[in-house]
Amino acid sequence: MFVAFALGAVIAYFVYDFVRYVKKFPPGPFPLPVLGNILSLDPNAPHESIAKYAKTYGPVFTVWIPQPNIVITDYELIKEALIKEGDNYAGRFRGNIFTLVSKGNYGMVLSEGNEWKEQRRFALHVLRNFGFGRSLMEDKIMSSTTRLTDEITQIINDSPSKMAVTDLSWPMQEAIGNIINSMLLGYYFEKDDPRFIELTKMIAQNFENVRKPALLLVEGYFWLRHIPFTGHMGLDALMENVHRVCKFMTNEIETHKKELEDSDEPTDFVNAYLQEMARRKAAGEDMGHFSDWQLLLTMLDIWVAGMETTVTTMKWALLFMVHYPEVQRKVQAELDNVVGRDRHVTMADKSSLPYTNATIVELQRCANIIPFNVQHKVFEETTLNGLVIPAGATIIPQVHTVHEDPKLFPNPKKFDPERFLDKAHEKVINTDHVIPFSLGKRACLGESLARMELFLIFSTLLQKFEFSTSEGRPLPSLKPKFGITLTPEPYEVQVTMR
Ligand code: HEM
Repeated sequence: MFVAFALGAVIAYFVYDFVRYVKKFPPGPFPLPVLGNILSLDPNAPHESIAKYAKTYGPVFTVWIPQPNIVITDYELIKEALIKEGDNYAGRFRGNIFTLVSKGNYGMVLSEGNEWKEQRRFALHVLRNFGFGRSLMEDKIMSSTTRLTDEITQIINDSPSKMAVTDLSWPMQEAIGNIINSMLLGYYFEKDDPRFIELTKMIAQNFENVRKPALLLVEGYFWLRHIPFTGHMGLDALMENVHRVCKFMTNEIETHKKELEDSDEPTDFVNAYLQEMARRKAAGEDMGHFSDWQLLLTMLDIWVAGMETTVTTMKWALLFMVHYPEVQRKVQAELDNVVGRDRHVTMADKSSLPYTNATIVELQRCANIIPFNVQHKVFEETTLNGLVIPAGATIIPQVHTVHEDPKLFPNPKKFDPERFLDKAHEKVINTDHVIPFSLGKRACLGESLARMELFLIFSTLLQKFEFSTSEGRPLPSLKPKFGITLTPEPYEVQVTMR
């Protein structure tokens, strides 16, 4: 009797304590102990479950996956949080597994505080010097784009009908990977270089690994990592890949160190970073958060964040052109008028190509590749939309929902570049609400580079080639596959020379 009473009291206390904890956060779907709301999210499209919750609970609510995440789905509220209260919302949720991998507050994407501020400022400074928005970067992008167009031309010429039906994912991956690589490490990989193949494979595997249920459980309940016969719940496989990628990056740093000449104008990121370390050391200045380990993790972050996102957007771009041939024709007509077919498209052409620009904005809105924005963290308690946001809470500024908001984009599912053109079709308008790079202090570090890549690669491909689906074949699906990004299912396009 006593035991039953004591057990009842313990359970009652546990329930009371749990409910009290849940009440600290903005209301949302009520969570189960341990599992939170995981079971009620659509496993194939959890971002769509989030959009549905917003309809029930309003633009600020908590979802437990299984830890509490406060989701903001409204543009004006995201702006209020990330810009007006930018400093407070600039923290990051790092999680147990990443803390194990990074050994602390290192890297770019998931670091925070003064260390992150110093490193981000330095990275932006270097990237600007390389010509984010200037000619050096443009040259690097065009060099890779030309290799891509040469390769596609070759595939077409090799086909007897001069009409290639092919999956362009890998050539695109190589082209975009090489842009990042030449900026980071100063060289281009040769076609099908085994090192590039292995690196992309290991990173892709780890993207898969972190989504496996065993590792999600380890993230929530870190002691589970001690269970040995399960490969430590999948951690061993993940760490093995991490070690191999780190080894590649370490070798690169060592090679750069051997070739480092302080007086040389740096031509890649690693060089610039090592020179800054050498300069500080020589001047007896504080090294701040500059170290080989910080450099390695930043290289990794830029490599991963810069490649997957841009490749995925370009895959969607070609897919949308196949689905909307009338848009493709209008872009091509504009390019023919402004650039012609005999010279390269340049950044100087950009302002004279309103239809092409509007199409790229609409592509990014409709592709909507980030199903869950990178989690932020608030440092101090605050309020948003009249709700208390506790200090230390994890925040998801849900860009995905903004891009499908019918108040901002009437008939949001329609792919319609003209929604961003004035009546005379001479000016691009109303693009403020399209925020694929997010907003505020933690907005994408590579935004300028990515915008330049998307413009130059997309317009060069459309200037030279016609993309369609081959006769008799169904159109490839526009249904996205859920992962760290939303990607199209693998598809083949028919490509001909224009
Ligand atoms: C179409 C291409 C891209 C898209 C859609 C994209 C989108 C994003 C988004 C949504 C974030 C998170 C923002 C937030 O926390 O609120 C982010 C962060 C980041 N991106 Fe990108 N990105 C792209 C390309 C690139 C490129 C080319 C680079 C390489 C330089 C890059 C490097 C980064 C880094 C380092 C961060 C972390 C910034 C920080 O936490 O301070 N991204 N990106």
